[in-house]
Amino acid sequence: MRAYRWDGSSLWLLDQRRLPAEEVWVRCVSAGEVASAIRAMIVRGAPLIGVAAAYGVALAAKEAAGGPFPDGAPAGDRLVSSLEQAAGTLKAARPTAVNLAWAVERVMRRLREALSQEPAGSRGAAATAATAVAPDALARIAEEEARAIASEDEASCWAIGEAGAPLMPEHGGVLTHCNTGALATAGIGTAAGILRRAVARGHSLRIYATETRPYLQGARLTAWELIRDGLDVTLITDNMAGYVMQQGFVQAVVVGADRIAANGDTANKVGTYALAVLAAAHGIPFYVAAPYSTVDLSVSSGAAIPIEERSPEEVTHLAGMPIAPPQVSALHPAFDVTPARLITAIVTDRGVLRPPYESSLARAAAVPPARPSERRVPSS
Ligand SMILES: CSC[C@H]1O[C@H](OP(=O)(O)O)[C@H](O)[C@@H]1O
Repeated sequence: MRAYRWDGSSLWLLDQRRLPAEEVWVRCVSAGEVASAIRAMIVRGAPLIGVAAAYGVALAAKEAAGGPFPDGAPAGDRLVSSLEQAAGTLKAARPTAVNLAWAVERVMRRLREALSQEPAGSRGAAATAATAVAPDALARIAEEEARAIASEDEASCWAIGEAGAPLMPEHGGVLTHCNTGALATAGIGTAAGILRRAVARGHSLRIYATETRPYLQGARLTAWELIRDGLDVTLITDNMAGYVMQQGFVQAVVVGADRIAANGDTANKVGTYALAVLAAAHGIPFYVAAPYSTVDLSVSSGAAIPIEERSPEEVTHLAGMPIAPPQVSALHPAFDVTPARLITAIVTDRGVLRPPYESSLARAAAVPPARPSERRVPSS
């Protein structure tokens, strides 16, 4: 299954707000439309919003290459500024998942190289260089890089799945939060990829999916995509997590990540921190699964990770219907931070990393990423 499609001139996104009831595809033909789709969570999931934003840059390059410049400014100058502006709009769409900015900057680096451009400060040189670049060359470069990012993420999911599967119980319950599967990545998923590969390798798992209020990624997305693959999924409300652990139903917890700080503190969907505290209280291993592109060594600890605040209406309303009095105020941090001390291991495409994370994360930076040739046909 894929939640995105690139047809050479448009990015099609499966509208995840409509799942599981309807499979509706939304067409994006500009960077602005991709940014709006990311902000509205039509597309979501740290790795997948990075892929979408990368194609958003490709759309901006296509638009700039073919775009008339009505104000008569030199084409090169307008081209450079329109690309930088599109990149800024995409990066601003959501603040927490580092994959978004990482992917946009990776494509922009390729374009700046092509334009032999210094950062925006020396636009004059870039403008000159820009006029020397064939109009559609930039779009081709951007599209090639976006495709590479998607392909590497697919391979990364497979590598994470293979590395994490042995950590799962041979027979037992595993709890997961939010959605970390094919609807959040370009492959089989991160935490969900571990679940898929473990089951494919013969583990008998009962998966406890938390509904994940308020956006309900667990109920609407994880249950939907894993049941389609024949996995044994039990949906629980978020406040049942303590119960299933206390009853001994859960032998491991595995979740995704949106940004991992240099010391291993991890931002993930709100509610993850509570699950980590509960797992520690019950002596249950707590695993984080993420591609290395989710690691942000420039952030020393979780305290510095920006936490997205979303509309309170996503808390006070369900499917557009009010579930609270209009006068009530509501808090909606979309993520929280789990301290490294509560994380048993971080499963990445560069191996299973264990504490002390400062050194294991830094060492992994030198490990080459999973290569697309290493991926196999998903088991499902
Ligand atoms: C493959 S990990 C995806 C990660 O992103 C989700 O956040 P959102 O649904 O708001 O994009 C959640 O934190 C997942 O763990």
